[in-house]
Amino acid sequence: MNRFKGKTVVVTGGNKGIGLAIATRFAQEGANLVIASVEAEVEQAAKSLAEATGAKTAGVVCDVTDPEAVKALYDRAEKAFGGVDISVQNAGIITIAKVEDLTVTEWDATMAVNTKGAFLCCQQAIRHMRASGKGGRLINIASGQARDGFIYTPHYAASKFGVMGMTQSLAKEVALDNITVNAICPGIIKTDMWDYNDRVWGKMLGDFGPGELMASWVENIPMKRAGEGKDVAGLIAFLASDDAEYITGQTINVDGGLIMS
Ligand SMILES: NC(=O)C1=CN([C@@H]2O[C@H](COP(=O)(O)OP(=O)(O)OC[C@H]3O[C@@H](n4cnc5c(N)ncnc54)[C@H](O)[C@@H]3O)[C@@H](O)[C@H]2O)C=CC1
Ligand SMILES: Cc1ncc2c(c1O)C(=O)OC2
Repeated sequence: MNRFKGKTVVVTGGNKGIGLAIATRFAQEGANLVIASVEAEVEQAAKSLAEATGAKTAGVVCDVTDPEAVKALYDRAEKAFGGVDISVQNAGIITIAKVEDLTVTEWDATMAVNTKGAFLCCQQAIRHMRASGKGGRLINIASGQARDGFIYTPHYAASKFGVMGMTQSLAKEVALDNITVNAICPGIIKTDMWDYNDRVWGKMLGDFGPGELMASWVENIPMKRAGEGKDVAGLIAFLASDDAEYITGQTINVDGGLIMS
């Protein structure tokens, strides 16, 4: 399929994990990609993506918690490719802590990246989409934890419930601008974040060796397998496509059946 020929897509956290899988899918379908990350490796990741897919790409170092940096990111997309058609708010962080150990710093950082960061990106994307008059698509990466908070992650669950509420509010405001705003909830997806969690959570919970904690979670998934980036990318591409024109303000799970509400 070549659904996104000539479209420009911004993906935050696009240098690895779920974000890279999303960026790759759009690049394979003809889009121009701007991938952004707080990690300097994003520039090399953009080059590799261009080589692998033949797409035009730009890699931008950007901390999504910084309003000026986010503004510069979207201005860069406009300058490089003439506009922003699709913006995927994917950058996110997670830590785990028992309630009495959770620090204010940890709380604030999680809310800053996952919730405020997603908002700042939506705000700038909307500014460009309104100015162009062409409308666009915003897709926010929430989490199964926007439906059902897991143990030891109250800050993360709050940040992702926040993303869902923000999605609904913005969807109402921009509906007549021909902009849709949706969120998705990945379940357990194999990425670096997953490895990190496996190590840290496994250690913290005591009873698990490497791989065992996640294996125990996977047991709860009706399909009995963790997801992969491409499982998420397929849903994102659909929501960004013409077929999803009449879908807005929704939050959709992609998790092998883990959460059914
Ligand atoms: N891996 C999983 O099982 C699940 C992940 N998610 C969500 O999916 C999204 C992507 O997660 P993964 O690919 O697993 O994580 P990852 O850790 O592999 O990648 C996260 C990306 O976000 C970027 N990032 C972090 N802080 C940033 C900041 N301040 N500014 C700009 N970029 C920043 C990182 O540089 C990296 O590119 C996150 O929002 C996460 O909460 C949701 C449900 C499940
Ligand atoms: C890395 C990781 N592992 C498990 C889960 C998440 C996550 O980000 C999440 O958002 O909900 C469950």
